[in-house]
Amino acid sequence: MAVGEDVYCTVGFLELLFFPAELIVLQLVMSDSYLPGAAVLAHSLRDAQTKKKLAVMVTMDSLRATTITELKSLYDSVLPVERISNPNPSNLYLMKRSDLLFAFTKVNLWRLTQFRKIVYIDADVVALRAPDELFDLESSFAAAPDVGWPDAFNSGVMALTPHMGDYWALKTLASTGDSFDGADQGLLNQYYEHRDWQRISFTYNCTPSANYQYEPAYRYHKSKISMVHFIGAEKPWLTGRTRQRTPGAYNELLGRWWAVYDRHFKASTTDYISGEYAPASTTVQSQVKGEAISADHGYSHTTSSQPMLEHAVQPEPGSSHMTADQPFTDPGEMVESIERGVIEPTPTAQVRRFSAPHMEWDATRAPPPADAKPEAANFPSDQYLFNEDPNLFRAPQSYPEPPKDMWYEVPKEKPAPPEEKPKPIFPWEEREDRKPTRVFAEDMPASQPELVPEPTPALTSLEDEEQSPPNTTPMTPAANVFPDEPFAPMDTKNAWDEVAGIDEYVRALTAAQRNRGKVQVLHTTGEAPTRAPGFISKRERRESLILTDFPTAVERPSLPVTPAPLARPNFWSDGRDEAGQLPGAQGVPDQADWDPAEKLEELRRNSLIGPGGLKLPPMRHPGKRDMPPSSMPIPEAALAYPHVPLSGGGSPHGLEKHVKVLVEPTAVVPSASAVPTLTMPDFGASSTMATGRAMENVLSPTEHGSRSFGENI
Ligand SMILES: O=c1ccn([C@@H]2O[C@H](COP(=O)(O)OP(=O)(O)O[C@H]3O[C@H](CO)[C@@H](O)[C@H](O)[C@H]3O)[C@@H](O)[C@H]2O)c(=O)[nH]1
Ligand SMILES: [Mn+2]
Repeated sequence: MAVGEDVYCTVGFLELLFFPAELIVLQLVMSDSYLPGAAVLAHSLRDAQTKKKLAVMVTMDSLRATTITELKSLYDSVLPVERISNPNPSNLYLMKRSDLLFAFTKVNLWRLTQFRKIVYIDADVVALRAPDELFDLESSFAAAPDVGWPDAFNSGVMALTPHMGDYWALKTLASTGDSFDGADQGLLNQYYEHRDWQRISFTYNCTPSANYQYEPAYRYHKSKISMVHFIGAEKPWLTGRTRQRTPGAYNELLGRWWAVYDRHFKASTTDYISGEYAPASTTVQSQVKGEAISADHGYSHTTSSQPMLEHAVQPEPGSSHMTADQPFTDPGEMVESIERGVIEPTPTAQVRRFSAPHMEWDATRAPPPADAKPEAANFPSDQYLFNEDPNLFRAPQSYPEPPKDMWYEVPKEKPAPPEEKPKPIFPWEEREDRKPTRVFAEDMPASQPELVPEPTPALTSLEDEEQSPPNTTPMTPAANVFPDEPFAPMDTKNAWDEVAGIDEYVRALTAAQRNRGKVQVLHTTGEAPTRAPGFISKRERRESLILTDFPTAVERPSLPVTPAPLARPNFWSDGRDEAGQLPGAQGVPDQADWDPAEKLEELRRNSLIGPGGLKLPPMRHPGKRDMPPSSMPIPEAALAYPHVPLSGGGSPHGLEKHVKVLVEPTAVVPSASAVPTLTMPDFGASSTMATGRAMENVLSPTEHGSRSFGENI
């Protein structure tokens, strides 16, 4: 084929067919299954005496060697091309044509610049006359309207001038998968939508349709039809010969395809019976439903229940024909058909049946004969052609505009929902002028002293305690007395701490117990690992006075209680009203009436260590106790604490409890769970606040924990 020729071209998908000539008709074949279509098209053009050359584009890697050989015998030129797939084939499913995944391969037409003009024709087209005049079109692109969407063209028949600019543009578009039908027709229509293209008559690409207007229009125009195109998944050779009883455009046009097929590929009955029919190849027939021919030229298809009826008469071009492929259920009907000449009578001669080729040698018994054919003798041979284009590639002057609607819209950020106020927990949080806040230990400013972790307490006897270093339990550091923030750490001082002689009293008490030999002292061992701000060294500390003996109910002395604190300004209500004041507990004296010295004296008198030695005073109900009037000045630290009566209806359990510890005659260490946790009912200060530092050390470790919590709220 010479450079600058025109060509009819066809593409058999997975078998592509082309036709080259002075100009060229091209077809595309990409699959073996389209071979019958490509073969019928080539013959139909030749039968119609086209002056043009015929070429077929093929995708070599998807075709059998026999298919290529067949195409070579049918076409002037076989042009291998690369397969182009659609990276985004979802739209193909809209057409239910997933088999068209490689339809973009058609784009290769535009790079065949060795041809002046190409008329491309699908492999499922049959020509009724040769449309050579299409090569004279001025326009660089021409196509006929599509029957489904007439504003669009059908890409089954196109007259085009190859151009590398268009090729690269289409290739780029194809690589994005931008096609409304997922295949070449969508892609090409989108490309030519805003370009000049020439619309040619529907008679060049007549697609049978069931549209209501089709039949009358078909009758009117049928003499002018150049080419018939069997669009859709059902191709004539795939459905086989079906009995066409109802006349109509579709069946008439289908008959035209079968007429060409039969003319070139179907053996006549006479040939068949005489055995003279010896086609060069049966490749085409093997791809036609119901037409496969066995190696010894006997029809081997099994679709017919009456294989002898299968050799139909050669139908006239254009007439619908009937073959033995369609079983007759009624014998009368069959005879009638024979009489009318619709079918031929069943041959009575014995037909040769298929027999497998005999073995040349028995591989189980002997080595291969020395003169045997080489094993690869029948292997298919693939031919690859070099690009014959003598021109160097020159980049096109301009590329098409990139698609405009290819951005990703970042979803707009939703406005953040308004911050929700924490639910009020404490009554004062419901008040408008006080904003609810939560403060956690880790949020505390750096200046706030940290608690040193409590070392593990260990049990020793009091004797041991004397040799061992004093209690290392860290003391809660003193903090500002009542800062504005109600949950700031609290000072642990209280009234008893300030009373001169309290230490002496407690020590005496301990000594009394020691004499009895039954008191265990719980103290902590080991150094605290770090010295936090406010840490008090062992020497600065009081000795450990943690006792774990508890007195029995009989031994328990009744003691005076710590007084209720003075009303503290700036806590509940900034001193402006009295609403926030808790009522004083029953039996708890007012701070104003509190005389620590006197109380200590009373304590001495009532408890075990008096001049008279150990005595156990009878129990007295705290509520019935007389509260002595206070004459002594109140220690400042005591005023710092809101007095909160201990739970239990105002009974002075705190102090009583500590005394219990001191007088318990048996050494019993309460388990952590058995030790009550004394928690203030208001903002968490523990009972130890009301019992003084000396007494504080008498608390169990659990109680210490509770205190720590209260301070750290
Ligand atoms: O497996 C395949 C599939 C397709 N083809 C070739 O590609 C052409 C197009 O496929 P076809 O089955 O004929 O498609 P149509 O049913 O005709 O569908 C329409 O839609 C297709 C996709 O847009 C267009 O290619 C057609 O021109 C258009 O008529 C065929 O004719 C063949 O030449 C193969 O060789 N092997
Ligand atoms: Mn087609």
